[in-house]
Amino acid sequence: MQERVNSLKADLGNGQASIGLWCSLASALTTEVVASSGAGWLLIDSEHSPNDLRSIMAQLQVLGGYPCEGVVRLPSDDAVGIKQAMDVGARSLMIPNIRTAEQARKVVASVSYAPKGARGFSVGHRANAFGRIAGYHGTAREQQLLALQIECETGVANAAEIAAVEGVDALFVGPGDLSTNMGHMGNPGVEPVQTAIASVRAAAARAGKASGILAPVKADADRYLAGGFTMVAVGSDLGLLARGSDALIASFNR
Ligand SMILES: O=C(O)C(=O)C[C@H](O)[C@@H](O)CO
Repeated sequence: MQERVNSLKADLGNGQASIGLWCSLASALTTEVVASSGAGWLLIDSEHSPNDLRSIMAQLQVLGGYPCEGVVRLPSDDAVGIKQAMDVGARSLMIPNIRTAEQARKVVASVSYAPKGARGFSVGHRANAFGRIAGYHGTAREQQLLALQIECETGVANAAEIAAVEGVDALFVGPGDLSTNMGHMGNPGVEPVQTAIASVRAAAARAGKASGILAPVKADADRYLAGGFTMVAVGSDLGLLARGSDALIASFNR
């Protein structure tokens, strides 16, 4: 048995943009609802959403039948959490709040088996189809995608060094945290934050890496895509449901 090709990693590696959606509802059903939307990837969030290992696994299980990659965001760079998520099948990971190249190297080590890293070894788990993927432990990194989030001025300043770390595939800007940490809470559209965002993308590009961002406003997403970002999330299940239901009810309340 061979591991399925990571189409998101292939697209980003070829410089091809991939549009994603943020899945925050911690539900295999709602994730499956949006799996056929045409999105190239779905972010399964466990930083700001009530996802746990079982709900992450359930969402990865449903995505196994759809042509979009599940990207799991861990709540931190904790190696134990990374190990557990990977063993249930998370092979595309997003790690928040990366600030230094040293931190990035530790994350790469967490997703790599010895001798390059320190990922805990297990013979059979969901990630290797319960022991059915031949040579999984030696080839797993080929289908893994590692997107590190840049969300503060320290991370921006170190973006070039972070991007240059072997094993990092993408720098992903967290516009909410970045703007907040820059003193412009929740307002990434202001000039200093936009300059910082552009510098992260440029640093990633110089290192031959992809760059991504969450941009739920279409005009912003279009601008980021035109500017060279290729891993762009353009909305969320939570936002679509909340704003859509609000608007629908409001349309009858004259
Ligand atoms: O800082 C950000 O913005 C992100 O990383 C995305 C948010 O965490 C996401 O949950 C949307 O609010």
